[in-house]
Amino acid sequence: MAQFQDVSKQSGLHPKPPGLVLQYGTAGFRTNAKLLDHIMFRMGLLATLRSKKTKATIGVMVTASHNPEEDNGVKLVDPMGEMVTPTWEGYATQLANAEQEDLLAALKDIIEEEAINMSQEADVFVGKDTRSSSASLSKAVLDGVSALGGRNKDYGLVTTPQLHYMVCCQNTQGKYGEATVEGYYKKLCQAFIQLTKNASNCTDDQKHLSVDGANGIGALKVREMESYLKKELHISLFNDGSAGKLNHQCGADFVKVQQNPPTGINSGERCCSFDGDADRIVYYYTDSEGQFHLLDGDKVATLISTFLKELLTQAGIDLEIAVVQTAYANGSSTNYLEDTMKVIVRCAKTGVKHLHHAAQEFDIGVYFEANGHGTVLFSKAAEEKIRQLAEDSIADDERKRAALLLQDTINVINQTVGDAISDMLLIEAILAIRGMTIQQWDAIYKDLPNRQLKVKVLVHSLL
Ligand SMILES: CC(=O)N[C@H]1[C@@H](OP(=O)(O)O)O[C@H](CO)[C@@H](O)[C@@H]1O
Repeated sequence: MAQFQDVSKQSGLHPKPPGLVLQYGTAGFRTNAKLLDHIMFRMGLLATLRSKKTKATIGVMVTASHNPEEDNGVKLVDPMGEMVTPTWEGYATQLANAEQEDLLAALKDIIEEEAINMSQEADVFVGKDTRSSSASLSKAVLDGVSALGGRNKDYGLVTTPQLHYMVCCQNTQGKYGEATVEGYYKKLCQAFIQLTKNASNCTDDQKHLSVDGANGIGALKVREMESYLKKELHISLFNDGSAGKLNHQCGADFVKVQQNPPTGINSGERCCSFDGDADRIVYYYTDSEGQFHLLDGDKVATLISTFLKELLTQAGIDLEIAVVQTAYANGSSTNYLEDTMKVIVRCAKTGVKHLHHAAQEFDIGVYFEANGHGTVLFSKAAEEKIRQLAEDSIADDERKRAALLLQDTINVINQTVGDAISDMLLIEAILAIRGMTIQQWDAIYKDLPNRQLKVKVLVHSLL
């Protein structure tokens, strides 16, 4: 077949180093960028097959997230913007490790196994982070897509969550939003402005946030977004990529692991750090005695779930809300959520896909890993209930106001995957609405030395 001739020809331009074996890990392939050209080409092929199989647009993001600049990697995005399914992760590993002469056979195995109709059209969205290797590696993905006759849309430099968002918008025919970066900024920022409109006790000082962009794509995108915020949030951007190296002495992983502010940040009142592809966020501040305080994913989940629970009560809407954590969560956050907030808490395996699926089982699922990956999922039924009340002309003012705030919360959140930018906007809105300082947020519960962690990890590893 002509299609396979193209694959044979093109794959010769992206040869696999003989004997090299790589695994599709927690969030895709990841290693030194020099070893990834053939992987990218092959993931272009696989995404095209996945698109034919699902009859939907698939995403391919070239990034190694919080890893050093020299590394790179690839994440595959399924039709609703979620991570690709485990079966297809297996195919990704098979295809990645087939020796050059076995590539066509490996491809045909997948086609046969999944009964893929090769005459079906295919569409693949491609994005990349700011690494110097990302340009040629994303070109290799595009070569893979065209070798199997797929169409592509190259979004160029975008954050990982932005690419997930585009895929979801495309596959919901625009119902989730417009599949452009402008559409993304407009949707999120309009919801943020709506949310904070009535935050009367918010002073100008409280509107100020220092953002560490990890010298990566998140920094570029925050800059792009600023004009859409209409000065409702004043951002001082540090580590914007103009001087420092990606993820070096900065970014969410550095801050979390070192328990220190990143280089370059003037650790003002309220700071946050993104990681290299902007799908994680952590907050922090330094107190008057020079003591550093980290507010990680556990604290974020508590802030958001408390806010949502109160709004549900005010709105008089009966919806089940749960928080999904991993075994790395601080035990005191779990205790606070269960005992004080009376919120359901579930523990999932590390990796966004596991938390995401666990969160989908509830009307409202708030999921966060301690390292700062997370978002909120609303079921269709929950969204509908909230929408109905927000439009109900006989509801009293307080109930209606709560429903409207819930509706804006739905719009400010990127429900496809953890998103540093959208999480930041939601957190900033909650703090503004409550007139809450970062110190007050930090004091919601007190972190205890994480004595429960070892037990939880042990139990978890036995499951
Ligand atoms: C999308 C995804 O699954 N990301 C994973 C992955 O993070 P990255 O920021 O994508 O490198 O590795 C983390 C550590 O294992 C894990 O906590 C997280 O869930």
